[in-house]
Amino acid sequence: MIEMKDVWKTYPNGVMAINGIDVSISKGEFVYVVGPSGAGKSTFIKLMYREEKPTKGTVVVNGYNLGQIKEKRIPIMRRTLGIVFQDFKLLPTLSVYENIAFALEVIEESPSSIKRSVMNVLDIVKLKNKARFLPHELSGGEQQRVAIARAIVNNPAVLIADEPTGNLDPDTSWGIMKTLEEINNRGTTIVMATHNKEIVNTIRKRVIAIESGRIARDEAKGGYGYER
Ligand SMILES: Nc1ncnc2c1ncn2[C@@H]1O[C@H](COP(=O)(O)OP(=O)(O)OP(=O)(O)O)[C@@H](O)[C@H]1O
Repeated sequence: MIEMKDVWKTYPNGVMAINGIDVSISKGEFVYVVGPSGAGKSTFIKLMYREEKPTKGTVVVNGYNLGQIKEKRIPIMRRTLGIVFQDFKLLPTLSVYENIAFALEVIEESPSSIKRSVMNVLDIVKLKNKARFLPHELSGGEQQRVAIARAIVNNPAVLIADEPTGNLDPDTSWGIMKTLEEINNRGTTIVMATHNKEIVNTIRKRVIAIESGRIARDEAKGGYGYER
């Protein structure tokens, strides 16, 4: 599913963000990526969806070799992934329904199949009753659930989340985790970068800790391991 072999990433300004990572993430896993600020977590994750290209080494995601892939094939590769960010990145003038349908329309689905898919993911994130709302009419947690619905509407094999609870209060964050666990239980692999110590220490999953661009720890049901 996700394979990295001897991966290095140096940014054009000379910052060495990832320094020789080997890792393998299998289908159906739920993985937290933790580590101090500036350790390289976001870079590690960006290498998985080809937002960044490895300087050296091999990154294979869902069968695509991301160091070699041609620019024009990147959108095709990204359809096998769902991506969720800390700031939800919803389109402010589109309704909840339209924000999610938008992700499908680009691959030319029929109207009835779009409706079925959108309502199905709204059901998963428990927002069927808010389909016609605009993003600003929703709470932060609801907006993040819309962003998650949009990310999974194409049935991606892997859902990548970079600090999905970063902008949310603790109660709302637990709700987002419930949603992510449910999606994981349906078979989707989840890779989630987080600073949320309470979540990592309570909902135990595989923990990959990055420090100075290297894997410092990789534990099946690890703890957060940092003060914050
Ligand atoms: N586009 C970029 N150009 C140059 N350097 C970058 C770029 N993005 C990140 N870096 C540097 O790479 C290193 C790792 O950054 P990264 O964002 O991956 O860390 P992080 O662990 O996600 O941090 P945080 O927890 O604070 O979000 C840092 O030193 C950062 O300054």
